[in-house]
Amino acid sequence: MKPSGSPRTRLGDISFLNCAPIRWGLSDSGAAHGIDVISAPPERLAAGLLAGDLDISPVSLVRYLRHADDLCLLPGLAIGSDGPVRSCHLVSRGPLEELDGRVVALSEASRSTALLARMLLEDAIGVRPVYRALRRDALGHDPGGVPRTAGAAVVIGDDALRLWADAPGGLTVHDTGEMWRNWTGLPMVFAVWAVRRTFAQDHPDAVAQVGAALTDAVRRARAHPREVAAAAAREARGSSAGAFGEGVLLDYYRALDYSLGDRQLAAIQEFSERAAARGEVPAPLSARIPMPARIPILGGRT
Ligand SMILES: C=C(O[C@@H]1C=C(C(=O)O)C=C[C@H]1O)C(=O)O
Repeated sequence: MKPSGSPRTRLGDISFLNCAPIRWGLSDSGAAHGIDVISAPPERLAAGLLAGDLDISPVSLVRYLRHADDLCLLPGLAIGSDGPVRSCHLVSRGPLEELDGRVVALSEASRSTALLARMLLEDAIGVRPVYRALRRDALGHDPGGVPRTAGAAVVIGDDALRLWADAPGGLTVHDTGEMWRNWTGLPMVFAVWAVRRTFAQDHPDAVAQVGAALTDAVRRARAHPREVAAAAAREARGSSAGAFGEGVLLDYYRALDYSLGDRQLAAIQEFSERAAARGEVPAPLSARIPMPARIPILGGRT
């Protein structure tokens, strides 16, 4: 445990069902007792981490790439998929090939899926839409979260999972994790756990302890899929995206990949190079994804 008198580590938690397994695993191990866990949507967590209100937090990959000078990557953990992710979608009224000049609404909750969708539309499909920011509260007013004036929209998180589970008529749900895999042969990493670099330097043991607790939480959740799905279903009953059956959640968590191995790091490198070529992130990060030297990767290479 941390020496008495030292401040408790402030750990972000994405308030979507994609992090319900992490919450379940931390509760199962009791490791959260010594940590202050703050739940919020990913963009609010990123702002809190960069402002110094959080010490460690999951953030969108794009947010990490844009602020890699101030952040470290927590080893061994990510939110991604090696194929369909089921909660990061491009939802369209018609064929994606017909979106030239049409409005595509980009969820303000997203940075990674929003940029990935633009890469896919422009570079893989070859259309040039007009992009508009889509506030999350607008989702409820339009079926499937696609504004009436838009030809398509990027939707993530529980709202996107709802679309996968109950695709509304007249809309086509395109899974961006699957599209990226088909395009590049690589997994997609949508979010990573980042540590403020100053915190990692000042408190390496606290970072290692939280890293161990998080990877242990994933291991525990993977060993108890039905308990995790039941707990997530209880969580969802009170959410704006509405209730989900345990079967849907079991399938969802089978698709989600929390690993950050060599394939995921190669995918981050490929995505960051394509993003850098578009001027969306600083130069490729091949030298910038160091594991904090004093924080061992659990159960693997140090
Ligand atoms: C898998 C997901 O990844 C999310 C996608 C993000 C993005 O597009 O920026 C950010 C955080 C993650 O919660 C999800 O939302 O379900």
